[in-house]
Amino acid sequence: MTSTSTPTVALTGVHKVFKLKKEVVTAVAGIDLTIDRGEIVAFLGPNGAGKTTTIDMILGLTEPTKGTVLIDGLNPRHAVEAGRVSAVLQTGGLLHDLTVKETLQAVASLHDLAPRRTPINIDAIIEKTGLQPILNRKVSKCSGGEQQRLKFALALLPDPDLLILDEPTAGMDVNARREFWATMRKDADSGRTIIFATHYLEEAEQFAQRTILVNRGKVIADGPTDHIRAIAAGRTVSSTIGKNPEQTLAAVQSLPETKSATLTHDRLTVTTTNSDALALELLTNHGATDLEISKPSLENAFVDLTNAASNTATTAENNTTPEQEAAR
Ligand SMILES: Nc1ncnc2c1ncn2[C@@H]1O[C@H](COP(=O)(O)OP(=O)(O)OP(=O)(O)O)[C@@H](O)[C@H]1O
Repeated sequence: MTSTSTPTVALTGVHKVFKLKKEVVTAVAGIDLTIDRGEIVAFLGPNGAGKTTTIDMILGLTEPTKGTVLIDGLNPRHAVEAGRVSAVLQTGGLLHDLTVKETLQAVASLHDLAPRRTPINIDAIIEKTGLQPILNRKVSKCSGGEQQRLKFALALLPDPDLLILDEPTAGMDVNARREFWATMRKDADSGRTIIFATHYLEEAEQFAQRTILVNRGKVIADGPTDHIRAIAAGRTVSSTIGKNPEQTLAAVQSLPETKSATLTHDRLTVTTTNSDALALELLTNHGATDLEISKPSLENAFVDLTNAASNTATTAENNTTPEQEAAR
């Protein structure tokens, strides 16, 4: 990685439309974003949101129907050819009859054909990705987690400035996921720009400084991961209401700070923008016991923001942003 050629990802007015026989699918419906050097960014969105299509355009695997994608001012294909961008993709990419070591050597020799900025240090990459114990194992005998680590090692060979991971831990168990992210973390400190798509929202919380939420081909929120969580839902207050819980539910629902309230048997769960006042009210006037206040998870933020975006989309004269909507 060289400091003089650091990529900035710039998407301007990017659309991608797939024309099928019987329908037209808009996978990306106008995305504008910039990702600066050294940022670690999570790309989150429900199935079909447009994450993979956007990543494919950043990698030059597919062209936008409209708009431009630039990496450090270059066309993505040129950036990939120059070894500035690498990816760990969801599927494919490995030859099952080769061993781990043969795979690394074969791919390294391909990179050696291109003019290089820095010499490839296979040993350092093996060390970083913990592949030493399985170097002589055939790829077909490696677990899913080990194969992903091998793909990660391959992606590091050209020492890219920008690393893109499309759901790199899909299908891994909890331990394999933890190991994968520990390996990633060792690399992230080096100042590489990293963009990853994930369905595991806790991975975004633990690993990304910035989270971009995508829904229906559009960015619906973009900011520091902590901020994304905070704008969504305030705090969740839950407590047991021994006496007249339905009456308490109705009282809580009428409060302006309440975003949502549910009652399961005698357990009341309320999402509110003023948790201290609600806790005081419940303890003082409603005989609440076993009261807990918790921060909203990114999962909650995601659901709220996605709903807010859908509501905004269906209300033509509504001029508020999803973030303003969610903060109400
Ligand atoms: N090659 C293609 N031809 C037609 N439609 C496509 C193609 N690729 C993607 N789509 C459609 O575009 C939309 C966005 O898909 P995309 O794979 O980018 O979403 P995603 O956010 O990555 O979803 P997931 O989390 O399920 O991987 C979907 O409706 C999908 O069916």
